[in-house]
Amino acid sequence: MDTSAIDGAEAQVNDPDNLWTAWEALLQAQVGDATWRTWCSGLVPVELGNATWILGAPSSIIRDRLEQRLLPLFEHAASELLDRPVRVVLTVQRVEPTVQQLLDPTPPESEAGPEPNPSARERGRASEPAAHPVEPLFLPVEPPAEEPADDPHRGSRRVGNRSGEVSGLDPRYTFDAFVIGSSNRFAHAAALSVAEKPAGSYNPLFIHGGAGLGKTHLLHAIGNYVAENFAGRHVRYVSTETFMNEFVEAIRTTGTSAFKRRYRECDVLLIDDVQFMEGKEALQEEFFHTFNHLYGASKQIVLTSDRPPKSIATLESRLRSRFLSGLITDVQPPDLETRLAILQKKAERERVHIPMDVLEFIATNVTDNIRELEGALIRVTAYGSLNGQPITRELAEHVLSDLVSSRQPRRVTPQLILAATAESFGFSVEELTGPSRRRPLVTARQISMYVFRELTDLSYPAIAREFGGRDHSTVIHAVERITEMMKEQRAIYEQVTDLILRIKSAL
Ligand SMILES: Nc1ncnc2c1ncn2[C@@H]1O[C@H](COP(=O)(O)OP(=O)(O)OP(=O)(O)O)[C@@H](O)[C@H]1O
Repeated sequence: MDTSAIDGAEAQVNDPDNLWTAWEALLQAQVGDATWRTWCSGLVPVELGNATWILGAPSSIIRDRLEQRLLPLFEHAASELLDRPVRVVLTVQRVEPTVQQLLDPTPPESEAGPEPNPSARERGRASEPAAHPVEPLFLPVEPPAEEPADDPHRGSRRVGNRSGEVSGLDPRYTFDAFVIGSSNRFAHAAALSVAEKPAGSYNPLFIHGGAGLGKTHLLHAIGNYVAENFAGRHVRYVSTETFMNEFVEAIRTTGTSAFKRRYRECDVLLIDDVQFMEGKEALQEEFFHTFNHLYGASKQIVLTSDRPPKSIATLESRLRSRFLSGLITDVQPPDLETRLAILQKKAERERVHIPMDVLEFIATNVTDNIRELEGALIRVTAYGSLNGQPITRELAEHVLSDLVSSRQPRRVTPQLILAATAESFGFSVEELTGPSRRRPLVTARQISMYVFRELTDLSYPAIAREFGGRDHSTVIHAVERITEMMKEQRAIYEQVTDLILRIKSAL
């Protein structure tokens, strides 16, 4: 391989910044400018370990494409530069804009996350022909086979430039990634129908059900489908808590007209956890007007809640009757077959082989929350990969002994998690929830956020509030980062599992 394009940076490639610069130059020379700009220009370095280098891709679509086509090249270049075998792991690094950024676009808060890379910003300008041109590795992105028949925006699709039109969506939560079973079949069908024909079938659509059963997933799936298939439509996902925070912030600062405009120009408004409106009159009043405006303009509204509208106490009757006017559907805990299918799908996506008896063991012992089901699978695969052990039923029994033995109802409180984290890591609760970004403290805080996600039903914004009112994108980033690190770093895996055991044994 010709490494002359690297300009002698090899000498210090073990420094992550130098490695990144040298690697970028090498890759760009190998794949050519067009492929680089289209597929690689959004990559950022996340973490360099001994045998692994984690890179962040801007979306799951790009990550999947890169994994399919370029990963060997990535690994070969990194191994060559570092002079040791290196596995490249691609994660999705997505940072949702904060309220402040919506009002004043400054760089996002990304606690201990990847720094924006200056050379990455410059990349778009590189225009020299590739030193070693190669055949294009990718076909152009194909538009979906068929535009929805009644799409008035047909033909006006603007691929790749949807900024300002789509907000808050998690690209991982799609209909493809959603496993259908008897517990959610009707909710799935209703959601798909709404996505295929926004404001044309059920409006509003109201999905309710217990924690971790896929309501948020379905909301995002609707949004992703509309964003993908109806160019130019304004799609906004927001939790009720964020909606309220933005409203309060608007009242406190610039006034509510920008806030109102932002919500009233939506074609599809997806609003999560509306039970949070309970008892909040001013919020209900504002939402009532937003709702009426959108509904009157034939815009689609989808709502979720942990209970049906009639059980949301102190919901103003006019708002309740709005919610009741469309279609109400629920999601139930999945049956064994669906739990198994969810685990299988998750394992396939992660490209790990898990024997059926292990999946059965997990599916039999985690019954009523799909988030916990996923958490159990992550712990088992992380343990196997760290110890280089095959994933067997014995291993799963060992790793999940806390799950199997603890049959008591969950009483894990935020205070308990924070106190246990503080004790485990030798920080105070004030430090954990405070503003400092010292590295060991940040890691402890991120582990704690991961454990909140696994052991409680709290939403991302609610977890963020426990940590001194941070933005919820900080929690999303922390959960993704710790999930990945558990697979790579024994110390992190052990810290997470010790903390979970410590919390459960305190119950
Ligand atoms: N049918 C399904 N197929 C695949 N994954 C699922 C399914 N249902 C839920 N999940 C996954 O389970 C996790 C929890 O789901 P989600 O966050 O949508 O639950 P929720 O009902 O909104 O819970 P909460 O009310 O606690 O926010 C997510 O990672 C989601 O992708």
